[in-house]
Amino acid sequence: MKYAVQVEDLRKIYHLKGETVHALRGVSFDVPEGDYVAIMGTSGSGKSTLLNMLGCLDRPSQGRILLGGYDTSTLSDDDLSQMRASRVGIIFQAYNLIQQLTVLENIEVPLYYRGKVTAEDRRRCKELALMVGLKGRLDHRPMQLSGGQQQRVAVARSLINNPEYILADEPTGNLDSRTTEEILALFERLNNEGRTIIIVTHEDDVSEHAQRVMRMSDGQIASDYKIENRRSALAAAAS
Ligand SMILES: Nc1ncnc2c1ncn2[C@@H]1O[C@H](COP(=O)(O)OP(=O)(O)OP(=O)(O)O)[C@@H](O)[C@H]1O
Repeated sequence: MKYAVQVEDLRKIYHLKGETVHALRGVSFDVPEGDYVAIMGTSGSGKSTLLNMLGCLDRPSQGRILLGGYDTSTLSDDDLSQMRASRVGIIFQAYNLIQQLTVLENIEVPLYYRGKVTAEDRRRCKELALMVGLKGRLDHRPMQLSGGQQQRVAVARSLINNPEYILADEPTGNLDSRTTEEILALFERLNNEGRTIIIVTHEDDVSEHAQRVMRMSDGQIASDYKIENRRSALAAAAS
């Protein structure tokens, strides 16, 4: 089996004003290519900390993360940034678009880390924009778009480098229920096409679209199950 992500005994300790916080206390799991994982858990359980590590935005105190088989723990800061730009597609709750840039230019941004943007890159940006349903909006700026449309731009941007996996941090947290459904349908389509998706969410409705739910508690993984198993367990409990 090929893995998009392998996490081995991940630990993160924060030192704050003489206090030591064990935010991750030995987290291990694998994400096979094509999986769709929802990470849930109470506030303070370590979800954002884990997300930052998976997105190569921060380093663990101990343990390691392999992306597509590459060990990220041995990389320099520059190489880690390069890894983030080329192998991870990140989507945030707040979209994080650049207001001065058009839809197409925002989708292009991750390519700047790689150097020159080619005509073929531009063609792909347009193709992705159309794929996520932004026809007729390519030259608009973020403030001229609805929240759902802005999140579509962020989804297209996350795909431009053909990443190992898509990491989404509460991607529907700012959206109404109809737009949430639209964005989740987009994720489902990407997953059906073979993309690996890891999504952090507080919402049961959102996690139910995933194939697998991992619950975090106090810096550890408290449970990790496939959705089908949970559905049959609930059905058995109800009968
Ligand atoms: N930079 C930091 N410095 C010190 N402590 C931190 C830092 N970041 C997080 N923590 C602590 O680490 C623990 C885990 O925090 P984290 O933000 O990962 O939780 P979370 O599950 O994402 O919570 P939420 O759902 O509220 O976003 C908490 O006790 C938090 O106070």
